[in-house]
Amino acid sequence: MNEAIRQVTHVQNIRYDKATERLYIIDQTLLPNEEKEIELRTVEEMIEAIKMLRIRGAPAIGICAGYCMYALARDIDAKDNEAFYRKLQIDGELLGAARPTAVNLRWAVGEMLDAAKAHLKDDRAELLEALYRKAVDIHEDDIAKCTAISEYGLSLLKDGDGVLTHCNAGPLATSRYGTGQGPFLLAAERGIHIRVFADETRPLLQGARLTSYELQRAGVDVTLICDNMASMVMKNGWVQACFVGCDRIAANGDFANKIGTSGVAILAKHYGIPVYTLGPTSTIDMNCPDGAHIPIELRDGDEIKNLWYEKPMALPEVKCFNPSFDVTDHELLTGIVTEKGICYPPFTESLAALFKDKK
Ligand SMILES: CSC[C@H]1O[C@H](OP(=O)(O)O)[C@H](O)[C@@H]1O
Repeated sequence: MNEAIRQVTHVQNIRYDKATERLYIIDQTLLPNEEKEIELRTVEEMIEAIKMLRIRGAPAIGICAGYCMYALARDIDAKDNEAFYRKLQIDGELLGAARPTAVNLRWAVGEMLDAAKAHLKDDRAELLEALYRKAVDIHEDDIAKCTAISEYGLSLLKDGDGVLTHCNAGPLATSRYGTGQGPFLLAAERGIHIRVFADETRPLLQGARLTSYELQRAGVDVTLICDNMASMVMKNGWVQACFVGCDRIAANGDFANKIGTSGVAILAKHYGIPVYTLGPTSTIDMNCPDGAHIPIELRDGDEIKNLWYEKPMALPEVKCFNPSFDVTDHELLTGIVTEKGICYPPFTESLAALFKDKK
């Protein structure tokens, strides 16, 4: 494999060093200007890193949460495993509340607590080893899922296609290859030419700072556009599909993704362009009946007014509305690409079929 592509697809966005028992992440708020690892030691540092998007992207947040729960468990001083479990639950509640929309965060915390509960009769060392194995399983499982998602996504494209994407759903947001952008990296590995139009994605610019950074380094033909240029790109006939990630998929196929995604889907519907969301089944919340029930994170207005300006705008008093996500109605969606295959409407049935064997 081309080394430049490998450095992108196999990025170490989250790294648990078992020899030193230390957890590291790449601080994504510094990208693309600086690629710097930071260590996460305390629950406060972990929550801050998730809240401030130093680690971000639904699957990556879930993977990080797995290692965080293991690292926190190692620091728990408890007279017996029942007391240990109660303390780990408290840490899990704090961590799980760091960001409300991406279901992967609470899913991973729950998986780790279930693993702890299953080993309460073991001695502490065995319990901790089981937790470490579970964190590694979550990570390795995501690598396998994203690889499969990227294969299914690539099956929808042909050489020379143009695709518009929004926000960042590449390796930095996941584990390997990614979801929304995974097919583009797989295509690059195989010499398939896909032309990608990446929305810069205001206000935190995940598309400009991360997607164009990843794709350009991998040699993918990527064009960075402002969010308000998507309509013209579609009208010009430059894209044959839209691929986006997801943070939570409801049981009827409505899904939450970065703010602006629903606008992309509405534009695509107008121009007759198919829209796919790509994500692992851990992002599907079958307990959430529709998009109206997905909690949407509201963020600080300074991210709009001041974050990327040479100097803060002289608008200290102006009100801001800064939802981090919006919900795309399932009627606007062509398909949902998961590691188990591509789901098509009616999504209530096709999504339920993914879980029919779940005990
Ligand atoms: C592969 S999930 C990526 C998903 O997460 C992003 O949100 P954020 O950057 O706030 O974590 C965005 O919604 C992406 O589509």
